[in-house]
Amino acid sequence: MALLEVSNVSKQFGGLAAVSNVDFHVEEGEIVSIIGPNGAGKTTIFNLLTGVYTVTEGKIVFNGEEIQNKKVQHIVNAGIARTFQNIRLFKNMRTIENVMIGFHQNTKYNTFDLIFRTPRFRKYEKAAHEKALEVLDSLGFGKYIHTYAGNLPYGEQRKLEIARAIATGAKLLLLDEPAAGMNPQESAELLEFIKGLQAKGFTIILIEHDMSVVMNISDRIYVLDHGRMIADGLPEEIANNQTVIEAYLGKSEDDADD
Ligand SMILES: Nc1ncnc2c1ncn2[C@@H]1O[C@H](COP(=O)(O)OP(=O)(O)OP(=O)(O)O)[C@@H](O)[C@H]1O
Repeated sequence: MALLEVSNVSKQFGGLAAVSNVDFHVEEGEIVSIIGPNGAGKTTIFNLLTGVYTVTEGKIVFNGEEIQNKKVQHIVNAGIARTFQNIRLFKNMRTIENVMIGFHQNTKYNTFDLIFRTPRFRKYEKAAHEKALEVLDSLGFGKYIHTYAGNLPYGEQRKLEIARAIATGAKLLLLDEPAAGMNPQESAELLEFIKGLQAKGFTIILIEHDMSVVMNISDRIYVLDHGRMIADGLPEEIANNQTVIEAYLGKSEDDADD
């Protein structure tokens, strides 16, 4: 059984069908990209997978469990974490503190423990610190551990967001345009970084406009256009798919009406 199985999922916003009858699956250990022109419905799919939006119709099964319309925290606990198109780090906090926040998503102390810094809180804090160090070390952040997130080079900030997602304990990572705003060297480094995550056993779904990243990293690609899945296949198949090329180049007004 696939790690993630999305069946006949639709999302309607009033009269707008942002996503229509979409089917796709992701096997454990794969890097799968979802591409498509602006407004195709890619981010909406991430929002459906992470419980930010409820589905209008359809089923999402992760690790054998139906997760459509479950709460965000339930889905994090189940093992799905994401990053966002715009960087959402705590820039006035250090690298390690940003990652510790990822661990705190799963901690079990309450507000009382937090305010009075009870032994239970201190125990969790210590464990989170140790685990954050482990994650950062394994991802090559060694020299940046105590750097303020806002002072990190841009490419490292993007990677730190991914590290924080990993810290939630996720096995499926949803990366929303991680290469946005990167120069070619930063994109190339990110590509290696993401391949390294795959080698560590993570499963990854990528939304990305940078085709050099998509074509070099993806095991398989799905293509969305106007909320519908119009193609799927290996990178070389997608690069030569006429329907995909047309969707990207845009049709003339006359064609678009039919
Ligand atoms: N909360 C919402 N309310 C109403 N419409 C929405 C909402 N979220 C998304 N949409 C609409 O759904 C459609 C798909 O948007 P979505 O952001 O998923 O596209 P996308 O493929 O991620 O685009 P981009 O590549 O530009 O980020 C768009 O027409 C968008 O305006």
